[in-house]
Amino acid sequence: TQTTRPQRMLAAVQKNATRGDPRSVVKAIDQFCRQKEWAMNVGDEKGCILDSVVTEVNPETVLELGTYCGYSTVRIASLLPPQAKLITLEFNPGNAAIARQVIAWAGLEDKVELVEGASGDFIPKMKEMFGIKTFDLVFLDHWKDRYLPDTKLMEECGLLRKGSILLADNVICPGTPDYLEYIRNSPRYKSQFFKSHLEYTKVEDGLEKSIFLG
Ligand SMILES: Cc1cc(-c2n[nH]c(CCNC(=O)c3cc(-c4ccc(F)cc4)cc(O)c3O)n2)ccn1
Ligand SMILES: [Mg+2]
Repeated sequence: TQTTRPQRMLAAVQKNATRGDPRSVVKAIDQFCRQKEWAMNVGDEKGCILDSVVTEVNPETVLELGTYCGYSTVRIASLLPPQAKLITLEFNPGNAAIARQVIAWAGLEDKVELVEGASGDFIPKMKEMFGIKTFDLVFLDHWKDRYLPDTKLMEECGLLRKGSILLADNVICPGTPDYLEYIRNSPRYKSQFFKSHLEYTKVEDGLEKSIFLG
């Protein structure tokens, strides 16, 4: 029976990447997506911007919305300090199952909590489920029409503190116009746009980095 694209991506990781070597996992996925099949990982161009923000913030607590196959989860987790925690939400159970194996292949399972379900249901439960007070960094990479409502939800749940960083993927393609409008005009955020391209293509895209001012 027919395999799924995430299953074929995992096979490429298990064939071409070294267990316990996150960089080789990232390289194997990028090669698969360039040479074989496009997939919605953040990719290497935007991934380098992501890496630089993670390194600059050096977060103890990270929330990733939208795991997919775990590509950005591996990029982020590989840069975290020893006791740091990354919580990542994936809606699709099939993708979550693949992501768990990709994260394990990279040897990063101790730093990552993967939760299956919808952001709107789990954001209000973060404190009680994981004992998290606030997030130092949030990577928004989930359903594009959820970026704005979930940002407002995180504010309401007190999950952001003065200095928390929001980094949003795909603000140009597929696009998150209502989120951009809100975050760029709100006095509670200071935002910066990083121009880039849609993963593995020449299509314009970019990341929006926003600091919560409290
Ligand atoms: C509600 C909720 C949702 C989630 C959740 N889990 N997994 C995701 C993945 C969402 N990601 C995307 O849809 C996405 C799409 C494209 C794209 C596609 C087709 C094109 F033609 C061009 C670009 C490119 C990207 O970079 C993307 O990130 N969301 C998790 C929790 N709660
Ligand atoms: Mg994305």
